[in-house]
Amino acid sequence: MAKKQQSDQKQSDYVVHVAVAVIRGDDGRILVARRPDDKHMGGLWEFPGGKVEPDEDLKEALNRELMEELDITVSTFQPLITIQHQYPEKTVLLDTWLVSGVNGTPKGNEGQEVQWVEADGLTGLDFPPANEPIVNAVLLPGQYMVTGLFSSAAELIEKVSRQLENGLRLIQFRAPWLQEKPYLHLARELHHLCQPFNAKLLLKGDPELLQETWCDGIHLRSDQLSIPASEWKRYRRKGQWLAASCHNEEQLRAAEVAGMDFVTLSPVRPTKSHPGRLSMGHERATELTLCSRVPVYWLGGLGRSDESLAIDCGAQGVAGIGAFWLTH
Ligand SMILES: Nc1nc2c([nH]c(=O)n2[C@H]2C[C@H](O)[C@@H](COP(=O)(O)OP(=O)(O)OP(=O)(O)O)O2)c(=O)[nH]1
Ligand SMILES: [Mg+2]
Repeated sequence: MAKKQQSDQKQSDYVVHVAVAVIRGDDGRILVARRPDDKHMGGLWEFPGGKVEPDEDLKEALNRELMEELDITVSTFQPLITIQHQYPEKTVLLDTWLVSGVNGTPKGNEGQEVQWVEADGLTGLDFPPANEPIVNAVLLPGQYMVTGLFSSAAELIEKVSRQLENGLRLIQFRAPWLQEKPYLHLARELHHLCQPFNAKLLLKGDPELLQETWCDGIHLRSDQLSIPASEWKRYRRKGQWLAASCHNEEQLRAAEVAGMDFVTLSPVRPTKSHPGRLSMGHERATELTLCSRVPVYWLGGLGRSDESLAIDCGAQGVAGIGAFWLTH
């Protein structure tokens, strides 16, 4: 008995390294396959991939798996997110890459159903439990703007409009100097601006704001992560984003426990807005990001041009106030 318990323990401690491909076709749709019934998580949808063999690098593993399972190869690779997930029977490390440049026409070599879906359609499919952050990472853009100082509603609207035209699709409306009523009034105007661009506007404040029917989501301060998720999750409607600000490992874990969809991690570099505050630097930010089970935006002293650096280090992209707010 003791021996069996020990070997069960060993099995769940052992981490299976899995190469996973979010395959984007030329038309922007994503390829998903149904896992064969007799496999772990059988019958559920998956992003194709499989176990990495010893001495294989990730790209080799992905192309071998994609050839075996679907008769295709891919030529462009971008890291998306790395998720370690403990199932009762095993622990997997889903090393997930956004890939494109598909050679060949995908077909289910193992008899599995395959289909191309719009990114928005991914939320309606049944995936294994480990996949939720992968779907969020596919849906989230590479840049997240936090609004900065403004001296009039006209200035706020002009700046947000300009950034929407520049391609921004995720915005946090931050104005801690305003009372709730004028804040919500302006937020509604911004939400109106965002809609034609299909951009999302996150509010800063109490979780009760999720009850506003037009609210796309909320961004919490790190000290709000201690509010038990059960107290406010009941307000949440499908499609609303939950995000939080994190500055260290403990807060990242708290954000996962609280069920956040994504976080910002700061300050990665020194910033003008917080002079003298110690920044964590790229190396520490990379370490923390790779251990996070939710998508992470790097924040603090970074600009739009740092997006690919952040992505290469495992992040979802960059968030910023100054770099987005002040540029034209
Ligand atoms: N490929 C893939 N595996 C996933 C996803 N989500 C998820 O939890 N997993 C789990 C299920 C499996 O336990 C493991 C991947 O194993 P696999 O069955 O794809 O491995 P493989 O292709 O090498 O297959 P095999 O040789 O073991 O038959 O990761 C996903 O989206 N894609
Ligand atoms: Mg597989």
